[in-house]
Amino acid sequence: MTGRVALPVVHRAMVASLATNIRQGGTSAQCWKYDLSQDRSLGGSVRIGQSQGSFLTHRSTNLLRPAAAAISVEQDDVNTYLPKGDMWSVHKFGGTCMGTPQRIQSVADIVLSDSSERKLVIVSAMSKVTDMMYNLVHKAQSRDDSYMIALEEVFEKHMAAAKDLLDGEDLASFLSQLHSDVSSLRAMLSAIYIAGHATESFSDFVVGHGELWSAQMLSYAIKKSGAPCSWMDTREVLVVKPSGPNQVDPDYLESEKRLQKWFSRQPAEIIVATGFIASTAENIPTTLKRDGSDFSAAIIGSLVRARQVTIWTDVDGVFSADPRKGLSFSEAVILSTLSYQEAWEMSYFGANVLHPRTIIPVMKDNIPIVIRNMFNISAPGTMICRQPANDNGDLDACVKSFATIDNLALVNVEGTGMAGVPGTSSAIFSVVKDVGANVIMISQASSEHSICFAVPEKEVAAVSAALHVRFREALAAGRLSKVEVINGCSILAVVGLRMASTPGVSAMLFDALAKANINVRAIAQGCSEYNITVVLKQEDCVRALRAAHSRFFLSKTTLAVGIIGPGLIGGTLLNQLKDQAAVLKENMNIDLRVIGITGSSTMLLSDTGIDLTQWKELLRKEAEPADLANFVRHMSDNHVFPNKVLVDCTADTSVASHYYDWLKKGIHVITPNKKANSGPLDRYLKLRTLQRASYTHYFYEATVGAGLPIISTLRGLLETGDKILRIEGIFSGTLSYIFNNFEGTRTFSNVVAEAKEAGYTEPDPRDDLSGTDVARKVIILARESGLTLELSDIPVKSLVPEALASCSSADEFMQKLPSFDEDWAKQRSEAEAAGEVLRYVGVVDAVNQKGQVELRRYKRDHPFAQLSGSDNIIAFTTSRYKEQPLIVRGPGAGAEVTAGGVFCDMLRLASSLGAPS
Ligand SMILES: NC(=O)C1=CN([C@@H]2O[C@H](COP(=O)(O)OP(=O)(O)OC[C@H]3O[C@@H](n4cnc5c(N)ncnc54)[C@H](O)[C@@H]3O)[C@@H](O)[C@H]2O)C=CC1
Ligand SMILES: N[C@@H](CC=O)C(=O)O
Ligand code: NA
Repeated sequence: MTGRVALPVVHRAMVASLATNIRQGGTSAQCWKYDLSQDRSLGGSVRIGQSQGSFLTHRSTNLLRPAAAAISVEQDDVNTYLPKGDMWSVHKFGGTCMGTPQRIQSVADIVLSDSSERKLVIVSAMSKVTDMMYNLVHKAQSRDDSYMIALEEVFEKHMAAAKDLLDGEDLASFLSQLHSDVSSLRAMLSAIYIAGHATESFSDFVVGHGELWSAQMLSYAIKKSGAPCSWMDTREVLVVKPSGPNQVDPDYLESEKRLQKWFSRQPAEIIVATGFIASTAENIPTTLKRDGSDFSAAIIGSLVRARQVTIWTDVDGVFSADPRKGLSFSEAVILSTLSYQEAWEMSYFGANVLHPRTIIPVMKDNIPIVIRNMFNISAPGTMICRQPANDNGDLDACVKSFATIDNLALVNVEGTGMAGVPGTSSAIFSVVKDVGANVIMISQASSEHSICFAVPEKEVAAVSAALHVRFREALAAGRLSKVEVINGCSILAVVGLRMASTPGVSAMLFDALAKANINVRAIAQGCSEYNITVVLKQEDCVRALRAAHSRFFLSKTTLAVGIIGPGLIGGTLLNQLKDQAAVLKENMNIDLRVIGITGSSTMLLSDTGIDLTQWKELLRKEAEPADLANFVRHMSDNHVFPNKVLVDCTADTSVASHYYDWLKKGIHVITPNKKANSGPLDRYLKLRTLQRASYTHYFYEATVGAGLPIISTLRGLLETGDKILRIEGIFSGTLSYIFNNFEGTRTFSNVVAEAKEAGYTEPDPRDDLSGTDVARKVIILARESGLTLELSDIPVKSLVPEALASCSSADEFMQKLPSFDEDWAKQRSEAEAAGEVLRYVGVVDAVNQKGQVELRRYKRDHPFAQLSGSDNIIAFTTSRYKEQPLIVRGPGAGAEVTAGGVFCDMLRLASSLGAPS
């Protein structure tokens, strides 16, 4: 048979001559260029010329027809006209992507932004339309005449969408087609109504209109931008044959022939094709059944040997575990790559990947499938391909996903008589088969003394009864000791290529389960290397999933953080964490998740991380009554995160008294609260002994000099063998501020109020003025240096007037303080008269094993007289720093610097846990 085709087999000479003709004739200014180098298909592809020089001005393949019209070829040669290979990219947009006219326009924009030479776009019907169409059929065959109204709704929906999206001639021709299709449907539905029955092909014919309309609308929307685009009714192209209940197989040969024929008539660069629908070899309309449009995309991708098939959807890609089954969306991870087999394995477990059937057509040609989110174009999506590029053999990369199956029962058949007796397992499983139960996993130890297998719980009674009947004699004779049923089981399956052949993977899995205190009832690992399955108690399943998932998918330096005391320092810390979290994650692989915040009256808990942009609001609105024991339990019961830290930002002695227990539970502790380290010596020593014997960390840099590196400097000196002789300085930001500013005519009480306002004071400023806060710091440094002093060993000069020591509140104290201003003014003038200033200092005298805190007068040129603001100055005199002390100076109080010091401790912790430095 002879036919006319657009793009015959040509060679370079022909192209050159065609091009010359056009140039010379200057006719339609169209040309095409033959590019053998690009061709990987049937002996040569035709590439439509890019605009090149003066004579190549149009890329529309439709315009090639006149040039090609003179060439006739045999129809059998038709397969040489469809270019195949890398120039094609295939996109598939599901119903949600096509849900509204705006979305259809976005789809058009995405297609247009793909720079591939040729694009094949498969679309589903607009969202809900397929259901509406099935409903029409259902109503008609049930003789419910409201099908007419329902058909009208379908019509209205598409008319409204088209009016929004299109205009002019495009709109007119779409609407005229829509009108005519709806009239045909009306006739068809009326026939179904009369017959009270719809054949499968009638029903498929009706339902497929959703795709016909959405494809046409998208094609017009793309054409609006001037791009050459045709739409394809895939019933003319895709040929399938039934292969089982609700299942069809593509006829690749016939489909390819038809596609080539179609293409020879309409060789557009962009083709919008209907997903889901197809026809039989006898041209009867049918559908590709479940997940039909994905299947269409994969088949068509294979027919054109596409570079890639992109499935556009509304999620960022394939999740490492189903976020609806135990994990939250923030826990589940989007996988960047998956092998075909992994995707296959995952879909068995109900993961929202592709139906296994969808993978087969592309798998044979190694065409990658990429799942992407059309509502988040910046997300790269998940690529499913033969050998993922990042599969470099490290332990974490071996595991791709986790899945669970609930409502199972284990059957355990046990006995010494089973060993070495051929046919035992065959007998067991033929019994299971006879009762029609589905075996989900099997495990048999090599000693052959027991075989266990999992079946759905609802089938286990029948299985057990049948096994008892079948093995009655063996049980009676003792060859079998028991047929046992363990109800309430779940499966946790771990999927990953090469997992089973990489040492250490199962160790990591079982270690994670052990740490979460989960008992594993049975294990199965096939040789397929894709799956390790463990059976556990159903009630443990979610915990197991989270523990195992976090072990493989979280950064090793993920820290679950509990903040106690969201006051000035705690609150500032939370804000700093909020601002810096993303940077830490990106640059240092440190993932900080605040999973709890507790104040004295309310607490806020989260399993996976509180949204820090609104922690204050959440703490106000969604909090529960504070309960420190529950708060700590929430931390220790969390099995998602491998490392946990409690940050005590209170000034509370009772909170500090729990550090020992927390460290014992394996929870790290960080604090600016001085109470633990300056409290009773025996408790302090016990705490430090525990800390040093365990790998649980305790950091408290901000207890002295706020964010200044005081504790770390001292530790550095001590740990490198230096000997501390004396530590002396101004340790109180509040008192430093007060005496730096208590000058001229200013009153003492005013300056104290300013220090409080600036956030330098303790919650009760009397702790500062009494010298207790400085004494605590002296004790902390003394103990750090190896001295065994109690707070009561430090003589302190209190600045709190005796009469105010018993005030019931800090407010009352502040109100009464002005009555002592005159006394202070007097002390100041005396010092001034001597050319001196007042400074409140602390001393650790390591040589004489004592500490001291007092108000001293210094000459105006003394370094301690040179300070400003809330400056602390700390001088370390040591064996190495004997002539000149090592001095640290800077603001030693205030919200930002103190919270910064606490934050620094958190990073110190992360670094101890292995974060990059
Ligand atoms: N303000 C500063 O410049 C510095 C402060 N620090 C220390 O930081 C800690 C916090 O100080 P600020 O934030 O200024 O005090 P703050 O009074 O503003 O905040 C403390 C918070 O802890 C809460 N809280 C008290 N007892 C609690 C309990 N049992 N459970 C839960 N929450 C409780 C309070 O309600 C308040 O929200 C103190 O230990 C202080 O010594 C350390 C260095 C410098
Ligand atoms: N109130 C303290 C805060 C730091 O510890 C001070 O004033 O230094
Ligand atoms: Na410090």
